Amino acid sequence: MPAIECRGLSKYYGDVRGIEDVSFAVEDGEVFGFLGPNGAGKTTAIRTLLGFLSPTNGGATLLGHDATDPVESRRARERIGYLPGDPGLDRDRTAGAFLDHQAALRGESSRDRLVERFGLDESRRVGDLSRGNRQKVALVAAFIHDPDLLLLDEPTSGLDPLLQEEFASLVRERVDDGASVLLSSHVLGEVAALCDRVGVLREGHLVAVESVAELRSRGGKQVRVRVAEDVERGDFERRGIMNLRVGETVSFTWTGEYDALIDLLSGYTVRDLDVVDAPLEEAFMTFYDGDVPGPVGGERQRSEGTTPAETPADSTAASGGDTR
Ligand SMILES: Nc1ncnc2c1ncn2[C@@H]1O[C@H](COP(=O)(O)OP(=O)(O)OP(=O)(O)O)[C@@H](O)[C@H]1O
Repeated sequence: MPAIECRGLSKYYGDVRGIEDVSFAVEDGEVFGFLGPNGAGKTTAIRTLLGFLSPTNGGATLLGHDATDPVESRRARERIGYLPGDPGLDRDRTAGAFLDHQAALRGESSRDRLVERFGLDESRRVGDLSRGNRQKVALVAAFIHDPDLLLLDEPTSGLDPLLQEEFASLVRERVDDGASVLLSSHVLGEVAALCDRVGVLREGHLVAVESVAELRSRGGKQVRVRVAEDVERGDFERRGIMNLRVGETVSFTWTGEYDALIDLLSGYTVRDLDVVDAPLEEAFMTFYDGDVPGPVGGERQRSEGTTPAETPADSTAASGGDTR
């Protein structure tokens, strides 16, 4: 049984499309990443799966429970850890009081361990914490009861690189213990480092589901190189190179193998070299240019003009204030 099975899920906010006809599965023990630029529908998908938003169409199961049934959904959430994109913690409460509340709902088998690991001072008022420290509180809350499934919306936003590493280790440990994870990000590198497979969202549609290896080769690397020799544009115009700019430095997006790049540069005296993941936006423009492709793995189910019945869950979502 997959940890998450999502079938033709659509969520419209009135006439505004959040997600449309999204179908995918997160297998048991898998780390699945939702990748997409701002407004692509990542948060909408996660909140609809969790039952905080009522779907316009389609359905989903979480840990075998029907996500569209309020009772079933609540039962599933007892075994789920959720990190909201905007945790919206009550600033007047202490971190400890917030964790007490979470613990009362779901248990706290890992609380002490996590508080120590993240160096959290539970006596501090949430409002007095830095953004990164508030994110730590929210992370501890998500993992506090050793959940079987984690839904994490932009989990590393606000965390410094050391804490990002700590977070990545935490995810891997949970997965080693049998948990499954769905996380969202707009940072290609982060998703590539943590996830087994990635679902690419664009304008509310799931336009691709790929292994990280496939995605990596699509996204490419952004290369900036300064060489001692004079460079002609034609020297670099070849297969695997895009967005070429030739000036004092040569920059381009490289979508080939590293060996071929090294071969190419070995003809020069390299003074400076910078190779980083191509920005996601660029990868999108390059690979998903033009019309939005059809949905992955599902049939269109929404009839035009359908508008959702807004529920109390929707108003909670709009406030962004829940921390379940
Ligand atoms: N409460 C809401 N009311 C109306 N429209 C909304 C609401 N929440 C989201 N949307 C719209 O739904 C679409 C998807 O937004 P969503 O927040 O799910 O994207 P996202 O990928 O999570 O973006 P981000 O990375 O900025 O958080 C956007 O067009 C957004 O404007």
